[in-house]
Amino acid sequence: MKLDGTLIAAFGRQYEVRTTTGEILLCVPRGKKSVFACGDRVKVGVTGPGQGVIDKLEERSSLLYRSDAWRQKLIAANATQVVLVVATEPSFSDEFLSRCLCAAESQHLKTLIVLNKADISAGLENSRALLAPFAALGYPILELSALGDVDALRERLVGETSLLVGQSGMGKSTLTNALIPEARAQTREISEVLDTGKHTTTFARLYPLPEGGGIIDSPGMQTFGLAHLDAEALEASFREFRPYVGQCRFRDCRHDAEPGCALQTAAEAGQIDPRRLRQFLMFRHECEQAKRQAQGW
Ligand SMILES: Nc1nc2c(ncn2[C@@H]2O[C@H](COP(=O)(O)OP(=O)(O)OP(=O)(O)O)[C@@H](O)[C@H]2O)c(=O)[nH]1
Ligand SMILES: [Zn+2]
Repeated sequence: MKLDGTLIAAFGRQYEVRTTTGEILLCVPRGKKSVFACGDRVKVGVTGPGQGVIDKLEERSSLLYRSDAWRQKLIAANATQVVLVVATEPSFSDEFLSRCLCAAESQHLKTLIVLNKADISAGLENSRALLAPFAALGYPILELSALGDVDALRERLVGETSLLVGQSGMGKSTLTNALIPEARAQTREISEVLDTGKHTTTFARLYPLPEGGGIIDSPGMQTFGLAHLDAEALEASFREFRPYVGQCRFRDCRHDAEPGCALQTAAEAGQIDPRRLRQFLMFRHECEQAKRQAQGW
């Protein structure tokens, strides 16, 4: 018998699948290669009590992943929104934020930036200043405290499948726990099973929201490689570049030091943030380098 289900947790080569009949099955993929991500819709065959095998992967509406020259790491499938969690402390990287936004834009997903730990007022002004260029680009920003009232966030999640991403320690798990009471119990259970005593998120998990939709909590990351995006995709994922793309004097302009570059001109005139243009050039350099490394140059 084949059941339809959603992959709700991915740990190593094992997956938890919630079937449309409400059962939770611990599943392994059929065949050697596991290419599944949290959020995937699958067909499973039941092989024993609480156990199954994944037979088929349904088409994905979106796929978020990070990559370097050698590896791709799937983060989540079928998300409709990316919630980028930053905090007043520890300090966060605006470059990391740009990377996540590129990944989200390249999959045409909605985005929301959450500035967490707003109760720690010492870091507030600094964080707001770091976020100001993103606010100017039209990215919505929500200030809150995961230890306080999270209703404003809850409203933004209804009907969406939201992936929470962020650097380690920004408070993703605390937010998940605030939004989904059962999540707390699960975190505790897992850390008891793994006997780590720590509550650091080590794998992605999808939690359904009582109001409809769901959230995917993912392990905190320190890097977000975009090696899978080529120059054109990167260009398109910097939303403020779009009016200038194709306007440079040279068709094959690298937006670096060419005369008549529309992006450089816009940066000099303050129409786009020079910092974002530098980030673009850096990401593209990384992608090109990754490609060369992958080809063994
Ligand atoms: N003051 C304050 N502390 C918070 C808030 N949210 C989270 N914290 C604290 O920040 C620390 C990190 O929170 P976590 O939820 O574990 O962070 P995380 O992003 O899930 O971290 P990883 O699991 O490493 O990815 C914990 O000590 C939390 O109690 C907040 O709104 N205010
Ligand atoms: Zn140019």
